Amino acid sequence: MTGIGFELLKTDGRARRGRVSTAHGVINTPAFMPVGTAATVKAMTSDAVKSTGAEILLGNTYHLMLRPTAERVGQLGGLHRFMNWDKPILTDSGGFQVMSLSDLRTMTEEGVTFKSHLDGSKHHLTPERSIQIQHLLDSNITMCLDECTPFPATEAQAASSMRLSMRWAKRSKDAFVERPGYGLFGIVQGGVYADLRAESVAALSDIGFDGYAIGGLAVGEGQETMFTINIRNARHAHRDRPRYLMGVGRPSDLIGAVRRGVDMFDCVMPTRSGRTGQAFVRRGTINIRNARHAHDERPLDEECGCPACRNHSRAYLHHLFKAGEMLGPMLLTWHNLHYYQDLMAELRQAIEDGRFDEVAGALEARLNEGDI
Ligand SMILES: CNc1nc2cc3c(=O)[nH]c(N)nc3c(CCc3ccccc3)c2[nH]1
Ligand SMILES: [Zn+2]
Repeated sequence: MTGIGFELLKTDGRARRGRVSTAHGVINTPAFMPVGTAATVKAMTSDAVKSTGAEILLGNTYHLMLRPTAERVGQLGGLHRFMNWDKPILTDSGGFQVMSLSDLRTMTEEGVTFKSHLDGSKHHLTPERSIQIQHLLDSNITMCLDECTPFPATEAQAASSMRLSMRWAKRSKDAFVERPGYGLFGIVQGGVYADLRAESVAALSDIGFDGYAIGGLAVGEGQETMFTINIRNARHAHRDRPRYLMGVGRPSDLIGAVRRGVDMFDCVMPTRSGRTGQAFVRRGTINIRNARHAHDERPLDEECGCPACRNHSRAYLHHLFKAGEMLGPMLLTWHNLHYYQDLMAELRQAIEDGRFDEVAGALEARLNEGDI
C-alpha cells in the first residue's frame, strides 16, 4: 500500500509510541491534532500553531465545500498553500458536520442532501463527492464518508447505520486516488454495541485502509462508555496501522485513551473553550473571567512556556476578556494548544522511557488538585 507509513517505535502496556509519515512530513504519535475548520485554526496564525508543537492540523470538507468551495481551494493549489501550512493535513469527510450543523437534510443509500447553514443553498454529499473534495483540498489523510450514529441509538438503529457506513466506506475506497504520502482512513461505527463494533472493524479490515478511526463516540456517551468501546476497538483494529479516536477530548480523556492504545486525537475544546476564557492547565481548568483572577499576578501555569504564560499575568488576561479585547481569545487559544502539545510530548516520552503508568498517574492526580 503506497499510502502513508506507520512505524510502531515502542509500546508500554497498551500505550503506543509511533510515527506516521506523509508527503508533508512526519507525525509523532500519540498526537493531538488542532481543528482548523474553515482553513484556519481560529485566532492562530500558521506560525503560531507550529510554535505550539503541532505537527498536523485538521480541515473540514463540510465548511470548505460551502465556502470558498473545494474547486476554488484546488484551483489555488490546495489547502496547504491556501492557508500557508506546509505540514500534514487531515480532513473530515463531512457527514458528522452535516448532521450537527445543517438543517433540512435527507439521508439515502446514495448520500446526504442538505441545506447550507450559511445561505440555505442545497448540497449533495456522496462518498464519491466527499473523496473528490478531499482530493481537491490535497488532504494527506482523507476520511471515508460515514454516518456518525446518533447517541443514544437502539441496537437495530446502530446496526443499520453502521452497515450503511460500511457500504459507504467501500465506495470511498473505490473513489480514493492512491498516491505515495497520502492515505485513506476507515471509520469504525456500531454505537455502544460490542458485536456491531467488531463487525465494523472486520468489514473495514476486509476493505483495507491506511488507518482506522473510532467514530460514533464523544457524542454524549460519557468517558467510561467511551473508554470501554475504545478498548474493544483498539484491540481488534490493526496493530500496524494508526488508530484515531475522533472528537476526543479533555486532558483526562487523552491520557486514558493513550493508555488504551490510541495514536491520534482531535478536539475543539482547547480552541473553542479558549475563546470563551477557559484555560486548561496542569492542575485542572481556570475560567479567567472569574473575579478572583482580577488581581492575580501569577501566570496561568508556572510550568508553561507559551507566550501567555511567559509574558502575562492572570490579571492581564482577565482584563482582556472583561474588555472584550481580541488578544484575550488569541492568548488563551495559544496557551491551550501549547499545553495540549506539551501533554502529548510528555506521554510520548513516558512510553519511550517505559514509565507510562507512573507518569500518567501523576498527571491525572494533578488534574484533580482542585482550586487553582
Ligand atoms: C466532538 N465529538 C466528535 N465525535 C465525532 C464522531 C465522528 C464520526 O463518527 N465520524 C466522523 N466522520 N467525524 C466525527 C467527528 C468529527 C471529527 C473532526 C472534526 C473536525 C475536523 C476533523 C475531524 C466527531 N467529533
Ligand atoms: Zn501557557
